[in-house]
Amino acid sequence: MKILLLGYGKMGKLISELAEKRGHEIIAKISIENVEDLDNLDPEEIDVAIEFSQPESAVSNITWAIERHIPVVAGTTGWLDEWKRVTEFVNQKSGTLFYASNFSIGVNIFFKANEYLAKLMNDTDGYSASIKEIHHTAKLDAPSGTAITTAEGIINNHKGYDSWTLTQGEPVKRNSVPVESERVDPTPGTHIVKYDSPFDLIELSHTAHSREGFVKGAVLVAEWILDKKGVLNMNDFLSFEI
Ligand SMILES: NC(=O)c1ccc[n+]([C@@H]2O[C@H](COP(=O)([O-])OP(=O)(O)OC[C@H]3O[C@@H](n4cnc5c(N)ncnc54)[C@H](O)[C@@H]3O)[C@@H](O)[C@H]2O)c1
Ligand SMILES: O=C(O)C1=N[C@H](C(=O)O)CCC1
Repeated sequence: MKILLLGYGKMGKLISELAEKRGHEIIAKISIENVEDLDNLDPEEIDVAIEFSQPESAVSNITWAIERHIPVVAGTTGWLDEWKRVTEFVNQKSGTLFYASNFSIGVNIFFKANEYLAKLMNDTDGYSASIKEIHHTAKLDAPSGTAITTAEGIINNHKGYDSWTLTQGEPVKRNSVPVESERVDPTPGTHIVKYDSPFDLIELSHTAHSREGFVKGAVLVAEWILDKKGVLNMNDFLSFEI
């Protein structure tokens, strides 16, 4: 498979290593220093683009590839205010976009456990939900994309919540899930869901030991989407039954 890397930072470099180990060819490695190299690429030579760049460049990178009929695996977070516009564009062009806030299989199991826990807590009085995420200090967006997906998992399964609010401890409105972000090096990614009551505390957490889980998931998805169309996510790739 011939891969274009849109973003060649911490994630792009690790994806390049694993993809080459799995026998794939990296056609180009695009970062802020060589964006103009995109003009010299032949789209016919690219099977898939893997996009791990920065919140402000994700949308232009994705639309660049979709315009050229290149399937995109997108991992950059912090651009979801543009979600509707981007996905309408993908569908209009009959393109392929796979987005995941987190490509790690472990986190996607955590997402399912979070949804199940929210359903259980739905009928239980006296507990307040909250989310905390911890990442390295170079992270540009807050809260993390993973924390947003986790909050959506609670909102969609617990009738006591209809929104989330980024907070550093100050109170939020009753129907909103408070989300706290902390930046501590070298944390690759930690997410904690809490349901606290006057009597006890229930906690569900996922701690990434390295970026390897995100990297492996992204490469496996890139191999999987080659013959797929439309806007896809980890629920299409994994089929967990609970
Ligand atoms: N979905 C997931 O599983 C997952 C996992 C880890 C990181 N991420 C996200 O992926 C993104 C990248 O993470 P990272 O740790 O590699 O960041 P990083 O800062 O190490 O790398 C970002 C790279 O993007 C490049 N870049 C900037 N503008 C660009 C442009 N216009 N076109 C192409 N490249 C450009 C930079 O030069 C840099 O090399 C972040 O948004 C992060 O939140 C997602
Ligand atoms: O390192 C990052 O940045 C990460 N970003 C994703 C997020 O925002 O959830 C996934 C975890 C690592």
